[in-house]
Amino acid sequence: MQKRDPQRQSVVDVRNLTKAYHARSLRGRTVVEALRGVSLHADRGEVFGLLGPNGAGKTTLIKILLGVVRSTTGSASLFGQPAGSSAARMRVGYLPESLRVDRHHSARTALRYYGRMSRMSRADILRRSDELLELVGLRDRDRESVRQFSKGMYQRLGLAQALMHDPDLLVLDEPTDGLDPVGRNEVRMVIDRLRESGKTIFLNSHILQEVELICSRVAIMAKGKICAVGRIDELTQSDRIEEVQFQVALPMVSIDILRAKLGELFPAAVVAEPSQPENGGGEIIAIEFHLPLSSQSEVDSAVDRIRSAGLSLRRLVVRRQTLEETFMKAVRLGESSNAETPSHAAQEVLP
Ligand SMILES: Nc1ncnc2c1ncn2[C@@H]1O[C@H](COP(=O)(O)OP(=O)(O)OP(=O)(O)O)[C@@H](O)[C@H]1O
Repeated sequence: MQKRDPQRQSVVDVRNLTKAYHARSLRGRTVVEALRGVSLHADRGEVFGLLGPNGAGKTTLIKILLGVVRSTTGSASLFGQPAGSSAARMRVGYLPESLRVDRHHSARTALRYYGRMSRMSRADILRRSDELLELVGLRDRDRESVRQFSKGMYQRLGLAQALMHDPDLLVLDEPTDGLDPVGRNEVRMVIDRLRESGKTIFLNSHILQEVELICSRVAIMAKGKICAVGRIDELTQSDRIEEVQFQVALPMVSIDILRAKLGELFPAAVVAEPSQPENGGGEIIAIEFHLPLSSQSEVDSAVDRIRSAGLSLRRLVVRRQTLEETFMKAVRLGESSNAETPSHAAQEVLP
C-alpha cells in the first residue's frame, strides 16, 4: 500500500464521490449511476491522467471538479475548497474538448476576450497575452485570423485561454485529440513547461500513448469506479515480464538435435519458428522459442542455462506489459466485477 508524502500539497481531492443522473426515457424514469464511489487525489506539480472507455464517468467527474454538475454524495475539493465554490473556480483553467473561438478572432483578440470575461484589467490582459503567446509558440502569428490556424495552433491557443487568469490547476479534456504527431508534440511541450512551472494538470484522454508520455500518474475508470490508480510504472508493473523470446544456435548440428537439446533444457519451451540454416551451407542451425518467464531473475537463469549448454544466444526479446494491456485488463476486470476491488496500486492512503 502506498503512503502519501505528507509534504505534498493536495490540489484535487475526491472522496467517495457518487453521481446519479435521473433521466426520462420512453421506458419511464431511469437512473444512471455515472460515478459510484470515486476517490482520488492529484498533488501540486502533477500531470494526472484520467483514462477509461466511453461512459466510464470521466466527463462527469471533470464537470463536478469544475462545479458544472453537483455530486450526489461524497466530496470533491480543489486546493482544500469545495469544487464549484468561487474560491476553487478562481484557481482552475479549463480547456474543453472542442473549444470554439469565433472565426473573426486573432489569437490576440481571442485572449483579450477571455481576459475580459475573467474581469482582468487592460494592462494585465496585455501582459498576460504576451507571456502566453510566447509560451504556446504563437507570438509570431498573434494577429492572424484563427481561421488560418492548424488544429495544433488552435489547441495551443485553447491552452493559452485556459491560462489567462493564471490558474494553478488546468483541467484539459482530450487535449491532443485530432492532432497529428507534430501538433501533439507541440501541445505536450507546452504541458511540460507548465508542469515545470509548478502547475497541476488534470487531463482526460483516450490516447494511451499520449498519457504514457505526459502523465506522472493515471487513474483508470470503468463503469463509474476507479479500477486502478498510480504511476504508470506501478500500473504496468514495469518489472513484470509478459513474454520472452529467444533465438539460439548451434553450429554443425541438425535441427532435430537442437530441438532435442532444447526440450531437455526447457521442457516448457514453445518453438516459434522452424530452423533457418545460415551461412548458405547450413553450418549454423538457429531456432526460435518462447518461454513463460515472468521475472528478470528467471530470464537471467535461462540465459545461464543456454550458455552452459554450449548454445549460442542469438537474440533475446523481453516484452513487458504496456499501458494498453494494463488498461484493457483493468477495464475488463472493472466491468466484470463492477470494480469492487481496485488493483493494488489503487489503494493509496488518503490522509
Ligand atoms: N446529463 C446526463 N443525463 C443522464 N445520463 C448522463 C448524463 N451525462 C452523462 N450521463 C451518463 O453517465 C454515464 C457516464 O457518462 P460520462 O459522460 O461521464 O462518461 P465518459 O467517461 O466521459 O464518456 P465519454 O468518453 O464517452 O465522454 C454514461 O452512462 C452517460 O450516458
